[in-house]
Amino acid sequence: KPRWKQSVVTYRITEYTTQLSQREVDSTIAKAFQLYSDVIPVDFKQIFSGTADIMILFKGGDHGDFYPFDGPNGVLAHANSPGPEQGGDTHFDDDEKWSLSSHNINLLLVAAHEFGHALGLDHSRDSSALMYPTYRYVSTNAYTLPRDDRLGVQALYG
Ligand SMILES: CC(C)C[C@H](C(=O)NO)C(=O)N[C@@H](CC(N)=O)C(=O)NCc1cccc(N)c1
Ligand SMILES: [Zn+2]
Repeated sequence: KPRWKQSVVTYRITEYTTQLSQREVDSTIAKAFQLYSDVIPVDFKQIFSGTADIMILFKGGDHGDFYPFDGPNGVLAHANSPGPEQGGDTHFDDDEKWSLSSHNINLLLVAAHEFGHALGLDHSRDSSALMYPTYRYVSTNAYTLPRDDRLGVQALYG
């Protein structure tokens, strides 16, 4: 199973959504990565120029890969598994209504799910898992990785 070999993984947000402030997006993305760096010996560092391991963008429809997005709902985002070039790259469908709350689509939960893929996790059959295929809002106050996801990522990086 592919995984990052280095202990510091860089990321860069090249295109932002207009639905939240850049500060809100940066802090939510950082929080989503922190869920993983809290349980595995990998740190995540945001860079603001050049090529990062994980390139992140918000865009609707066609966005430069072979998997154009599909408008509101349906596919919310996708991420490549670890590796060179497009490995780890994470795309958010900007036709979704992104939020920091329980209304519409909560960015923290979707970002945390996508970064699971970007770290090498597949979907889980455990309905309480973050890596369960379908989105379901849960409170994000003091949110930590559900057990299934923590065990999965620790098996890869522990
Ligand atoms: C075949 C994949 C490209 C589907 C895509 C996905 O799994 N991305 O990681 C996706 O956006 N799936 C939707 C399925 C859906 N519309 O219910 C989803 O909610 N995935 C993200 C997600 C976010 C947070 C929690 C969970 N469990 C799932
Ligand atoms: Zn997924």
